[in-house]
Amino acid sequence: MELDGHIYVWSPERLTATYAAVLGLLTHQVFRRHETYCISAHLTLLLAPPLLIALTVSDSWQCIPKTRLLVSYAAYLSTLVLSLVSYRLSPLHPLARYPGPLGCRVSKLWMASLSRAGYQHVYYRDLHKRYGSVVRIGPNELSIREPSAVMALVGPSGLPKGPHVTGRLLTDKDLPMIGIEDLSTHMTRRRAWNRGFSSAAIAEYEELVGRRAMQLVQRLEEHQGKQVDIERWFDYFSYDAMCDMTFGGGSELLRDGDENNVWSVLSAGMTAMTFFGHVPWLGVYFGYLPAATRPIKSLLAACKGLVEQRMQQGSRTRDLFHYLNHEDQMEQSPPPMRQLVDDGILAIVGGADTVSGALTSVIFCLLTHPETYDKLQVEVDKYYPPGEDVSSTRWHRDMKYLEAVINETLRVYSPGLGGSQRKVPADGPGVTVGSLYIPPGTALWVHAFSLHRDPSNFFPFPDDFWPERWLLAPHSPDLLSPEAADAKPTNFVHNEEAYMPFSHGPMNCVGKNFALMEMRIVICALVQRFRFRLREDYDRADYDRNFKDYLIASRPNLPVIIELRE
Ligand code: HEM
Repeated sequence: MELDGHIYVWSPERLTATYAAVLGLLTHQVFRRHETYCISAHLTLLLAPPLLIALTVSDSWQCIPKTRLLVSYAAYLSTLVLSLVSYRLSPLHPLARYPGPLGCRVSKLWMASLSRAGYQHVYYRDLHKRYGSVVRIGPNELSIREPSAVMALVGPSGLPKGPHVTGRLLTDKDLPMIGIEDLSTHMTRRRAWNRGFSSAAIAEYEELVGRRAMQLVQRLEEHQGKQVDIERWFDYFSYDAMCDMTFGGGSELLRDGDENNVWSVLSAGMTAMTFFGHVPWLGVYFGYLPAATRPIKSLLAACKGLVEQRMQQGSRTRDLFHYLNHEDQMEQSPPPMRQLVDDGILAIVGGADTVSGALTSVIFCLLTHPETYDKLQVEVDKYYPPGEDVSSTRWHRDMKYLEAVINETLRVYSPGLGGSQRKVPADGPGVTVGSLYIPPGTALWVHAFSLHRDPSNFFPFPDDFWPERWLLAPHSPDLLSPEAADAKPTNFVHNEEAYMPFSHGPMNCVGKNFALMEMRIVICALVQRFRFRLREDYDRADYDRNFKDYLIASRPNLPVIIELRE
């Protein structure tokens, strides 16, 4: 280089640093355009270019000076990171118009580490309070609290699923249905599930749920006058019921207790995997470590045992497996074993954890709202007086107060706090919903907890349990006495567009109607037989403190005293 008549020759280190920086910028463009979970592609892009530069600049390929190698890697990696961060913070980024905290805009690792404490639902809600209905919660991710956008994003022609399940399960292969991002593959897989949860199929599951509910009642009767952790009993009930419904049996936690620690494996997995749900690529890397996948492998092995047993023994009833294995469609060949195992786990985990949590929250809400408890008791006594068979669902349709109690519990303490993750495909057009434009490649959460607790959707008492709001709702005025209807607050708001405990559309919770049936049967059975009390010194704030978001909400400890009703 010539300057003021002098010739300057760049030192090899300087030359190395410049080339490395330029390659760092180029590599950022490659990462930006091509998403991949391929670890060898990532490693090659991260490690090979600086080495090549150091080699090229050196005189001898046999001996590269250590400092040059160091300079090359330092310049390459720091330019790559700097370019990545400045782009994410710059007005050129497609999500630049959406506000959000700096940490979220820079890296998903920010939310990943925050999520470990279990309060990301509260964090997102606070962000919405601060920034509005659309918040940037990751470099390429939004949280949405806009009721009018719910149907467009997750409804009948909504977006495909997002990638968080890939991270949670530490693999991008053999995903259960809930994690399948490709729309048509998801739809194909969902057909068997839809048959397994048709009204006719659910009617056949009624009897087995009723039997398990009665077994739960009998086990609790043994603890009359004593204190129990009711959430543990719901864990046992829901796991046994899901195994019955999915495989025609295979679990006896209500009878034997949790000797194999099924529930601690499930809960530990949920907590640990929340981190990786935010950074799927890191989850996939982590999945290569044998120790990391041990809990998932033990679940797979247990479920494989159930599948094999079910295949050998068949089933006296039409269980969910009957449909998942295409036994109802003889012309279709059965799916591969791995798919049956993956979907079997999905049924048991997705069905047991959620229902157990929802039942625990119902009991907590009733015990902290004695007037509601009394009203529900009156309704249960009317339809299911002592001696009336609670496993029959014939009166459920008429039990409007029970429906209001369940709806309200699922509003305030929704087991799926985060709602649904979806993603605008990177290789297609962006999506416009009203004034909201979502660019290609953006992942998003339609955030149930924020929608459910927003005073502009549910008022008064948006944070409190108040089942009456469902009776005051415009579509059910005839359910209330004239005096009660007169008591309706003038500023009453009830926006069911914002209510989504089971999500919506063709990828919503396929087990919704089964879950509601299960909950109704158990609540009627318990209210008919028992009067529960909270332990005297129980601090009810503990419930909110321990109601944590690990995709499915954790179930706080709920110590109750059991009394038999005369
Ligand atoms: C109160 C209980 C339950 C709640 C609140 C709940 C909630 C949810 C939510 C929010 C989703 C995500 C849907 C989406 O991505 O849009 C989901 C998916 C799913 N749920 Fe549930 N669920 C419950 C019970 C059950 C039960 C009993 C089953 C029975 C097997 C079940 C099976 C599933 C399955 C298979 C999916 C994946 C659906 C798909 O990807 O197409 N759930 N659930």
